[in-house]
Amino acid sequence: MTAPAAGRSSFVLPSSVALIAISDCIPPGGSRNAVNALSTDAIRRLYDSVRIAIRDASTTSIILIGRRDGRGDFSAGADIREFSADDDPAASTSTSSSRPPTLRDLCDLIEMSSKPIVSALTGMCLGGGMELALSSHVRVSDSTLRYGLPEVRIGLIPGAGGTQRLPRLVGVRVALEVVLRGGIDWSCESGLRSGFLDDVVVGVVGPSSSSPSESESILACASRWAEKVLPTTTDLPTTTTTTTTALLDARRLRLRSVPPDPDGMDNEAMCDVAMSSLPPREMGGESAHACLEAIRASFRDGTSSFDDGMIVEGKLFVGLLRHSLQGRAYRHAFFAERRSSSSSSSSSSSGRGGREGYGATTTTTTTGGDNNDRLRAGRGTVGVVGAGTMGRGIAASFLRAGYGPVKLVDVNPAGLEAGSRDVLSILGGERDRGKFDTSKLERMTSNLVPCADLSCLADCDLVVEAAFEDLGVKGDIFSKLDVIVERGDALILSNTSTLDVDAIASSLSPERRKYCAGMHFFSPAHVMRLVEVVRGKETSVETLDVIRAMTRRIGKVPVVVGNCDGFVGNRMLHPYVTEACLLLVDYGGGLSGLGIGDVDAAMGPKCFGMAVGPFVMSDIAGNDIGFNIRREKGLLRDPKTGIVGPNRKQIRYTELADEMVEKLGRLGQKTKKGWYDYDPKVGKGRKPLTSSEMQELIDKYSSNSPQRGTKLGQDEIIRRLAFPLVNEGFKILEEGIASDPSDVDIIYLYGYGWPAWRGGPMFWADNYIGLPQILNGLEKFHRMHPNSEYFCPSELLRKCVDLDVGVQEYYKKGLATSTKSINSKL
Ligand SMILES: C/C=C/C(=O)SCCNC(=O)CCNC(=O)[C@H](O)C(C)(C)COP(=O)(O)OP(=O)(O)OC[C@H]1O[C@@H](n2cnc3c(N)ncnc32)[C@H](O)[C@@H]1OP(=O)(O)O
Repeated sequence: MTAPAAGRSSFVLPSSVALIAISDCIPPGGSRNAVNALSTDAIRRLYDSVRIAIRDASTTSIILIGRRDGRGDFSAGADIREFSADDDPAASTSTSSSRPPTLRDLCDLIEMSSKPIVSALTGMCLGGGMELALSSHVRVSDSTLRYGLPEVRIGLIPGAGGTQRLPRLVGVRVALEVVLRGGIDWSCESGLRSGFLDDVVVGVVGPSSSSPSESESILACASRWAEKVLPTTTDLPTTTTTTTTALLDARRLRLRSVPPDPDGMDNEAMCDVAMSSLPPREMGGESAHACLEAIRASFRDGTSSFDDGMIVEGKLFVGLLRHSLQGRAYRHAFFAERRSSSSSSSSSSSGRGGREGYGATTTTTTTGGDNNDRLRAGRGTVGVVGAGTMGRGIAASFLRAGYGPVKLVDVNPAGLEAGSRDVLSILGGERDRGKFDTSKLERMTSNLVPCADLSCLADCDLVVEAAFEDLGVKGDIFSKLDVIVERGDALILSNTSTLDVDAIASSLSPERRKYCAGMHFFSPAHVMRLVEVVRGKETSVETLDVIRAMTRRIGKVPVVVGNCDGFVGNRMLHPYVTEACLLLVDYGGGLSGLGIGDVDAAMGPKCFGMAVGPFVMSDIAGNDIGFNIRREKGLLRDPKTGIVGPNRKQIRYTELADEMVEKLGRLGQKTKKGWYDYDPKVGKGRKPLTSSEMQELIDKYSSNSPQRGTKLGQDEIIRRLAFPLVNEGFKILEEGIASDPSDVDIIYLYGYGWPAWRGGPMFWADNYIGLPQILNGLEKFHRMHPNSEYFCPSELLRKCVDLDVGVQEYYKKGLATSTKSINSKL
């Protein structure tokens, strides 16, 4: 088999070398083709191609490559879509001849091939893709390579020999890091250092290159290595089957034993150290613990054979695939994220911005072309109005993605100066942490343009307003932008977290409103990955698509939501924090009563698994935010007249949090006191400390409660807080504010610290608790507290229970008929 010339040079592959491109084996259709995801069908085709090449008498060696032209991805691993509960495509130990070959079979075929097989690695080489490479006799790459074993992140372990071959090749220390971290950021430099790679072309020169300045195509390099492993008969006239086998045996990792650590640490002790930093099994750590167990099996007692280790790996893989709910949750999150980001029209593209990441696009040519195309491609002049905390993070996010110039506007000179300084310090810190190099930082720095006046935004392609959260202020800014911004098709977006996007858009002239939407970032905006894209009633589909694409470009996850009070995330949070406060009033007080710390402990990282409990979260965000929202909603008591707000009647309410803010000035971490006290000398001023003042306040408010002084179990606290949050999620779906339960999950996973292994609130309700239990719980709470509307079960929840389907399934089956869907026009 002869391959045509390929790669970046005019190199011609010798006719005795068989070139097998993984992309040729991928069945047509679907965007996952671009990453060469290995479905059962693809594995079968690849297996057949390798077997034919091995049997072909005219072939002396084989090169395995991602694409024939030497570009693109090698492979992102097994096709995750096939990992339903009943499949075990990688780890099957059955020897039935009727079953299709598995990834393990393919790896065995490659490793035991009688002809040398060289993997030529470019782009992504992940999971099963990396396991194919580990089975090959030689691995070469170019500088585009990103390799890794990310299975732990989707609740699995490498199941095609990765946990057995990698430690044999690079030692336990490196193997633990690659497998347990599951990073996909390992580059060719680290590959050469660790011994994973034999050679690297272009830019980085491997140990074998004859001339350090020479750069060759990946194919030429692979071909050179193919000849080197097994010298031809002309080079070595006495070559026999025995010497051939011996030469290949030296490169078959199954025949090696795991090497001792170069720093002299005992391999077992190294695993013990690694284990101490894993999350507990029951708190999202099932797959990490299984990874560790499999790696231990590669060397245990120094006597383990490769086959023994493979049995351990296989059992662990299948066990996780079949029984781990955490794993299903992780995989649900993987696909939910991609679903929420995907474009609604086939003509547009999300640009795979997640991959391109920091500073990917630097061209700033703005002549001609459509504004939307330019913004999608990561180019264009961006205006950010307001140099406060949010504006700074937003400006940094656009700069680091290559947009520019980015004009940061603030009418307050001191605020503008501090804001600009902060943006540069955010980016400088990222450069220091190795996220990009100094030349990129310099380009970003020169692209930041501080402005004292809105008039500088005339030539903007996009403006994101991040001013004070007040409809009057925003309306004023938007009507000025309407006059100032010259492009009629410029996007004009608001970072509002609570206000009515349609009311804001009404300050623009009618023909501009289709270019207006909400772009709700989460604080700190340069860190948090979630963006709620709020669709106003006049926002066009095209505008939503461009915002989605831009959001991915800046490395974030967009979720399109409808326009309502609090949108999705904050609306669901309202019952959660309200109930947390009411629990203190009902059950707190006295020495033994429920305390602030008890509620946070139940919801926090060591129990339910939220990043922080509700009271710490509120102290971080600022308790004045909730206070102002309650004021807007007409819930506060008038301090002068003592008359309670008009909307308070008929609802279960406590003034505990109002008094804490208004009378005690406990605004949270920023005032060093909130639900907790904060001491600048303890934990950098961020460690929550019990407050006697708050204890007194709870004593006062709980004095009339019949349950005063009672402790509540952690499970009960979780039910009381999380069930109404889920219920609100159902109401949001019912109203068409979110178009799919997985969108709600993504918002909570990326914006509110919901534990990934619980898959988001809707996945949790469906799979961890069960909808009948959620309904029963809500009905019970509603009977106890008829004035708490958020306990009243949603109609959609009742419908799912009646039909005996989960909410995810209800949507998958197309049973959702909401006519109000935000996506009804998409
Ligand atoms: C025994 C062996 C076990 C295994 O091998 S388990 C699998 C191990 N591999 C992984 O976990 C890798 C998962 N994939 C990723 O992390 C990312 O993706 C990439 C880094 C490869 C690419 O990221 P980006 O450039 O941002 O693109 P994108 O939107 O994430 O992916 C493009 C399309 O490719 C699909 N896809 C990616 N990897 C897989 C896969 N392994 N199986 C099935 N589909 C995959 C996505 O879903 C999406 O598709 P859509 O455009 O339709 O949403």
